[in-house]
Amino acid sequence: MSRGGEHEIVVIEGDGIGQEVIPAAVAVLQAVDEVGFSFTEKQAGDDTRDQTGAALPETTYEAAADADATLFGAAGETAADVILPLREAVGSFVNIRPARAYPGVDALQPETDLVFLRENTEGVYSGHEDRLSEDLSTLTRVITTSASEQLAEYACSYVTERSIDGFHTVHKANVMQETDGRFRDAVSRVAASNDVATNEVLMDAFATRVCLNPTQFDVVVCPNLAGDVLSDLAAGLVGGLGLLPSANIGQTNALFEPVHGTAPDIAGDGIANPSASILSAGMLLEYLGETDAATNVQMAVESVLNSGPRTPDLGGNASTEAVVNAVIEQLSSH
Ligand SMILES: NC(=O)c1ccc[n+]([C@@H]2O[C@H](COP(=O)([O-])OP(=O)(O)OC[C@H]3O[C@@H](n4cnc5c(N)ncnc54)[C@H](O)[C@@H]3O)[C@@H](O)[C@H]2O)c1
Ligand SMILES: CC(C)[C@H](C(=O)O)[C@@H](O)C(=O)O
Repeated sequence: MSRGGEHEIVVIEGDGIGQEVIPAAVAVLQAVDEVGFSFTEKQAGDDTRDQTGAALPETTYEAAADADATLFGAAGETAADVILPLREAVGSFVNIRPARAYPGVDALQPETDLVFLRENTEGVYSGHEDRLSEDLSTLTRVITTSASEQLAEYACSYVTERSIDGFHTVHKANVMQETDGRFRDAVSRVAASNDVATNEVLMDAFATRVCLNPTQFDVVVCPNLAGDVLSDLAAGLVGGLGLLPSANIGQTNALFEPVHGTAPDIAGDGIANPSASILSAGMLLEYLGETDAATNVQMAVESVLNSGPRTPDLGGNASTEAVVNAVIEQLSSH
């Protein structure tokens, strides 16, 4: 914490509904009376590229690297050029993606309560793509023991601190024997040395099993791309992408973002579901050690999801603004 006891938060709305849901999350943080913030707005994304020539200006990267925490919305076609470096800027090695069903919200699987711990630096995201000929393009998939162990150490602390009985490791080491084999072995070695129970599930089997019965899983540790795809799948089980927050945790810094993108089909209509972004702000509060405030924000969102108003993605007809006002009203009634 710095600047007169206030938490310094960098805010990057990005494109599309990022410009609607991030102001909503900031309004909720501002309504948390017991915690002081200073907000610094920074630019990134398609609009920024069109205006400045760079999707992620150096000043935005540096601000995220220096802030206590960053809140990010979404970027459009420049997403990979924005969010991947931003995750790197905060030194993030794990992306925490909770996928929960909420009372009052129609869900394919109303008992879902999962947390994905996604490796956040490598796999197919390392950027080694090459066009070798007119017919041939290649991608190098990078898996290191060190990144896999770092994720596993985090997973062990995560389940131990919460008294959770171990975790599942998702991989596809039957095919990617060298890379996912390395990941699987590193994770199980670290779990064993921490006395944490693990079960392995092949990625394809996990996809089926989680749809049929998500309650057989709790914490799910996975390589980067698997975590991306499977968390979106889990969003489908709980009622949609408007409900999934995430936290990119680094050694000294962190970045919080909804799992969803810019939602071009509804951008500008004022009806985006702000829950994922407000819940991301709740994870930011927890990360900053403001646990009471984090719980209050989480409870306020849950209460509004239960009683309404709800945005159209959840079957309602409320605006983003109406939902945010209801969340703030809930917060102030505590
Ligand atoms: N982290 C990021 O910046 C990020 C993540 C994913 C996608 N993207 C980008 O976003 C753009 C659109 O991608 P997409 O359409 O595949 O995914 P998307 O997440 O933007 O939208 C998928 C569907 O979910 C709905 N949806 C998503 N968030 C919602 C919300 N908060 N409230 C209500 N409905 C919501 C959308 O309306 C759409 O029907 C692409 O350019 C993609 O690259 C960026
Ligand atoms: C846009 C893309 C780089 C990003 C990812 O794959 O991590 C997105 O899908 C996400 O889930 O945040």
